[in-house]
Amino acid sequence: MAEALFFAPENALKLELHLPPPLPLSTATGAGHNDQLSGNDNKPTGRSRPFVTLTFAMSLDSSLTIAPGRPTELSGPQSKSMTHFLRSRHAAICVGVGTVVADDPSLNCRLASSLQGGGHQPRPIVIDPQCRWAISENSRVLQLARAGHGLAPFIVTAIWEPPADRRELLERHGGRYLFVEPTRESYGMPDGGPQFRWADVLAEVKRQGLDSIMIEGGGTIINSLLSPPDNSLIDSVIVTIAPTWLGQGGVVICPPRKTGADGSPPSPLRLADVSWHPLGADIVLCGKIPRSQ
Ligand SMILES: NC(=O)C1=CN([C@@H]2O[C@H](COP(=O)(O)OP(=O)(O)OC[C@H]3O[C@@H](n4cnc5c(N)ncnc54)[C@H](O)[C@@H]3O)[C@@H](O)[C@H]2O)C=CC1
Ligand SMILES: Nc1nc(O)c(N)c(N[C@@H]2O[C@H](COP(=O)(O)O)[C@@H](O)[C@H]2O)n1
Repeated sequence: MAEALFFAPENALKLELHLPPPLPLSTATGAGHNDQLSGNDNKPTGRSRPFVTLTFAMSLDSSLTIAPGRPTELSGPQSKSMTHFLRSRHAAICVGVGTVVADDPSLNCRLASSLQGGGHQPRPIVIDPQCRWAISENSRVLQLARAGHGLAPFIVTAIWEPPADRRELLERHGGRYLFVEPTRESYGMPDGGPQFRWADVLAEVKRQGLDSIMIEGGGTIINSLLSPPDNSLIDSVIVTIAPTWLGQGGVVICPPRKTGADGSPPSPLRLADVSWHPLGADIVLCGKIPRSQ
């Protein structure tokens, strides 16, 4: 039996100022359907990229997971439901190839209303420049797509001709590969592979008709998006902080520093419009990246 989650409408309302405008089909909680009532002022602006929410769960020592390839439950039941509420409010959900290879995630919305067919499912977007993900019939996202409980992924790649069998499999489930040109002035992916500018990835997502995206991880994705100048593309940051230390050796959020030409330290990146929301044993931090940074 599929997991069915519930997120309290009063908690949903607290997040509204940090969310993209409600999706036409969103029926997750009933909250947020009326912009005037909800106070959601994040109107679509006709720009060439979607509304971008950076969201993840981390420990007190900034780890996403205890070790690479070892999925770690950080969110408690209420903050997990919050993540699924966010999934109900975004057109797309993005992770890197490291995450799909490590976790074989579902990337669907498991709020009760979505599973009953009345709600929204986000489109998974997987950043996989070198077609590392050997997606198969057994990949969880495709099993869920076949069951009508999720959508097949769009895979963003720098390979002009991805493997034909994987492409056929994806397309049969409603997914596809999206080609994005990598940058030539690479400022260094940890795996030495090609690097995308986030502006290019987001422009392609928008071309696919997707007006909002929540970027969940993992560590390389988040650190890359938080690096200047790409961090100016983030509209909203929603971080679950769990009351635990995972210790050294985890997958850590710590974006690279860009020092000035004279070696001077950069001014720290600090969130604005900050609010904190206790959810069970966790706390959820919401904020925005000031446009000048
Ligand atoms: N606690 C949480 O909220 C979350 C935890 N995770 C955890 O994170 C771990 C995976 O993290 P990572 O190993 O860092 O993998 P990742 O999921 O960040 O994927 C890394 C890969 O994505 C690609 N990539 C990232 N940025 C790119 C860019 N700008 N241009 C081109 N390609 C780019 C590269 O191929 C890179 O090797 C998993 O263990 C997973 O469980 C993942 C998501 C959320
Ligand atoms: N919000 C959040 N809290 C945690 O405790 C987590 N471990 C994660 N992990 C992310 O969620 C993906 C799993 O999603 P499904 O439940 O399989 O849909 C995992 O791959 C990470 O991206 N997130």
